[in-house]
Amino acid sequence: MDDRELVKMIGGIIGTDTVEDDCAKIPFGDDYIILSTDMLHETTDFPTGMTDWQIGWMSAAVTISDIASDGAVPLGLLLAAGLDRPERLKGIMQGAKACCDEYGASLIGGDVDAHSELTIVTTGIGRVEKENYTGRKGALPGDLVCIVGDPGYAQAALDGDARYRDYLLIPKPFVYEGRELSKAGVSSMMDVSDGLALSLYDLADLNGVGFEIDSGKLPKTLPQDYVLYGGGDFGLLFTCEESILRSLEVGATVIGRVISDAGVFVDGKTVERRGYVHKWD
Ligand SMILES: Nc1ncnc2c1ncn2[C@@H]1O[C@H](COP(=O)(O)OP(=O)(O)O)[C@@H](O)[C@H]1O
Ligand SMILES: Cc1ncc(C[n+]2csc(CCOP(=O)(O)OP(=O)(O)O)c2C)c(N)n1
Ligand SMILES: [Mg+2]
Ligand SMILES: [Mg+2]
Ligand SMILES: [Mg+2]
Repeated sequence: MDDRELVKMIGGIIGTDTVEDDCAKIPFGDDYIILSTDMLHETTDFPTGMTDWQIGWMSAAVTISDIASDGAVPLGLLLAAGLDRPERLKGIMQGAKACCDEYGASLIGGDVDAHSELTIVTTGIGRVEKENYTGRKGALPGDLVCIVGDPGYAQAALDGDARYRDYLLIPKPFVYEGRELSKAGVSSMMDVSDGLALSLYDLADLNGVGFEIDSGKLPKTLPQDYVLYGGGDFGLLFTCEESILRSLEVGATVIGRVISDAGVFVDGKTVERRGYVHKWD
């Protein structure tokens, strides 16, 4: 059993469309209020040696990244901390505050209690004009498939490559880029927190399409296994018409094209449906 199966079950109770995006959205006049929450645990999410400041930063960044993937502006963040040791909270709050300050969000509340394993829940609120909103749905055959960011570096760092430590420990959500892409009219977008391959499958399945990826366009500085299957990166995966890409002022890499057949392929070969999932035995 993994978290995706559970999310399907949740969809059966609260509505399939409710669980189809990185964030929830509530209509509010001409805008959507955008909401997202994430839970992180020490053993599964905070690599050994990470400082409390970095733990705070990462906890804020993962939620701000979900908000960015809808093209929204992050407004506020709540942080709830289940603490194994109370003295850790100061560094955690300072790191979370630094991340919020960097991306224009206010850290405005939360909760604190005692817990055997350090557990942090961040809940973010954002805002986007309805006309500038981009969800996961909308990819059409013929659209380009593109990424912002460098998938794989966080996983390489987790496996010991010190050159990429900051990608893992201080992830940078693409808030400005998400907003610009969304305003430019890209057809679908999500962040790749669970790895590029799994995110490609999530996006393809949801849109009833497939993706043909060109290996020559994937980043070359890392083995392809890291680029496709590494998790913990917070780049953006999006699809768009070719004309939109030409007008973009955001650094994006075209990696392939949307096709009408289901599946995710690299140079015509099926990609494994594999990435970062939360599992139960
Ligand atoms: N316990 C839950 N109750 C309601 N919705 C949930 C729950 N857990 C996950 N979801 C929804 O399922 C979807 C997928 O969640 P998640 O994997 O956390 O997305 P992401 O990887 O973008 O953060 C989201 O829309 C999220 O709101
Ligand atoms: C021990 C450890 N393994 C992996 C990672 C990389 N990592 C951080 S968050 C994440 C996946 C995303 O976490 P999730 O709770 O699924 O966030 P969501 O996709 O719901 O936003 C990964 C792989 C890490 N930081 N530490
Ligand atoms: Mg997401
Ligand atoms: Mg999330
Ligand atoms: Mg998840």
